Amino acid sequence: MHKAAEIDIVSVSKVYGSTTAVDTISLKIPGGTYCCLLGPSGCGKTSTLRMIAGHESISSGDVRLGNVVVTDFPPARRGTAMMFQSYALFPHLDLVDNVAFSLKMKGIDKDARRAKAMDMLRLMQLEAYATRRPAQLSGGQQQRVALARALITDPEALLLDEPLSALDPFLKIRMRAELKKLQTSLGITFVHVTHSQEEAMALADIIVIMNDGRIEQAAHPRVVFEKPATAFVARFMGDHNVISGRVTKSQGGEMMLSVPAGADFVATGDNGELTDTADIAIRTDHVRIGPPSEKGLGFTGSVTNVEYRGSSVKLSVNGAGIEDFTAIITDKDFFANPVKVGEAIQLSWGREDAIVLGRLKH
Ligand SMILES: Nc1ncnc2c1ncn2[C@@H]1O[C@H](COP(=O)(O)OP(=O)(O)OP(=O)(O)O)[C@@H](O)[C@H]1O
Repeated sequence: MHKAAEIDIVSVSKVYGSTTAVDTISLKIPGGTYCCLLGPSGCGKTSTLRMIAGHESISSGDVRLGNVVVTDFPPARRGTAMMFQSYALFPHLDLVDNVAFSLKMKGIDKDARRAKAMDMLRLMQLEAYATRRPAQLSGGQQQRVALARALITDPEALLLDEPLSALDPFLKIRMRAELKKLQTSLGITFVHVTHSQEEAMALADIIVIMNDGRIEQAAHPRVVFEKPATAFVARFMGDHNVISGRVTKSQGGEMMLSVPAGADFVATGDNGELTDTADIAIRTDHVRIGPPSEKGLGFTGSVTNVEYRGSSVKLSVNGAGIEDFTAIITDKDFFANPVKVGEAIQLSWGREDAIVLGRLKH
């Protein structure tokens, strides 16, 4: 049975020359969690993963695994294993020797390491291919060999750097489900770096959204989607309208957001500290056509684009001070009352659907 290590990242930074790739991040990943590090290219995901693995030195701060500070440990002493994007399989070795490789490095005798390698190949349903070389396998099979090879040391945490990026879209979705199943059955901590919002949403217990070397939000996917902490998160996850404006409080204590040249919006939320300017997020699928209900919110604008998507229709609308506002309307609602480009329409949403977004302090 594998142990699952809690990973504790404490004020960790990574500096390469004049570039700060990771800027004082702190994060606790409970043992047995599937954690996805998500963010745009260059935001520091891979550097963070490599510092957990010990493949990259830590410029400042500490990494703890379980209760052990591993900051200065070499990779093999950390209880972690890493699966690389390219799989890094040895082309001239068969699958058994590929999988057994790290046990050979540890000086474990041939029979014992081959027996363990066969166990791992069985776990990955690859025992029938044991004598093949990597080039004689499909992409999905190669990925399973790389997983077997990473898991043979019984790691407490598996670190995966874009593990699905080499696969075609169909296989990607299948292997994604297999990764999740594997993590659940092993019960160990997985940390998985990805560019893909969809992949992170599908897999993670915790999504960590990074931007410019910092963590914008770390939470369950549903929390990230329903309560994005910052404008960056709302925009990056997509499916949200983000509106900037000036904040005031009404006499009743409600927060009002005035957009330039536009109407006042009322917003709810408790993210961060409010300054005199703020952003609010409104989910595109929570917007409907029609006037606001008594307690609802909305504006009048002009339709600039209509896009049919099968089960839904995407409308783009410009209003006073608001550009390119998106509403996703079900096909049924849309075709009951179709609208055309150029038409003036009212859009509305519930008061609870306007989320005030926080800002990271710099
Ligand atoms: N060895 C290095 N030397 C100098 N700068 C580096 C090095 N490795 C990474 N960087 C820089 O650090 C920043 C973060 O890189 P990192 O690879 O961690 O980002 P990432 O989020 O994983 O990006 P990607 O998704 O493109 O792999 C980038 O600006 C990158 O150019």
